[in-house]
Amino acid sequence: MKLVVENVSKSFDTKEIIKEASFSFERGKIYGLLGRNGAGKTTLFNCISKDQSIDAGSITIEEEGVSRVYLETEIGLVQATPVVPDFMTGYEFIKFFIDMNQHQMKNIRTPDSYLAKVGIEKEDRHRLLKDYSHGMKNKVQMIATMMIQPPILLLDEPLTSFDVVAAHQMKELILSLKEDSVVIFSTHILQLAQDLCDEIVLLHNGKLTGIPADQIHDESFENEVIALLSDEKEVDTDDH
Ligand SMILES: Nc1ncnc2c1ncn2[C@@H]1O[C@H](COP(=O)(O)OP(=O)(O)OP(=O)(O)O)[C@@H](O)[C@H]1O
Repeated sequence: MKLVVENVSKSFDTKEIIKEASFSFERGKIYGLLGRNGAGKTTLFNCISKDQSIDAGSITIEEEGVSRVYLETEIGLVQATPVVPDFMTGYEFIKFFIDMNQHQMKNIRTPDSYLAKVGIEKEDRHRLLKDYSHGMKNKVQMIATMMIQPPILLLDEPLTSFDVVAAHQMKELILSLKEDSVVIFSTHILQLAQDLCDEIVLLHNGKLTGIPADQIHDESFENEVIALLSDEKEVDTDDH
């Protein structure tokens, strides 16, 4: 199974953010999406999740050579800023999420078991989400998305708010899901991308470009990425 982005363009007003970008993301691999601030990573995720429409091109799932449109429920998007209902407790939210999505879940477990998996302590599980820390809200959002095991999992800057132990647990969780899913996460942390990814994809000047897997662990990798993402047009011309 592949997620195929083909000649996708997306503008806001007159500003073209994504310009005829194409890339095929395969199941069983974790992709790290790197790009400069404002490059369009979140926009691309919103287009894949159908939260935003695309102006041109297509995004499809390809199975055994046959392309098809997909449902929004096939995409799990974990946003960089957690979006959880303030008026529910962590326990109530996870229970609600299970009730809503049980038809597409395998091996359903108890809310306590899911919350324990991301390190939400027993004494916190029945507190309102509005009183959770940013990292705790992120954990709840992450497990709510992951427990459905969507075939396409999009993680927008995950792990940045997690403590070292939680980040380690989340990495393990992401790795455990890759066999059955296409996993794409955006990050500015090169080390994280190198640790976790099978492939790195750059979003630069509106285009998607893959960096071959065998180059990710080269000593020169960081300098290569910096060079690729640096815009030579930005050379200071004040002297003229
Ligand atoms: N709803 C919107 N309306 C207008 N412009 C938008 C909208 N959403 C995003 N943009 C613009 O699109 C560009 C890409 O934004 P986006 O958030 O996708 O970048 P990003 O690569 O995720 O950035 P960062 O790494 O800083 O989080 C930016 O110039 C942003 O201002």
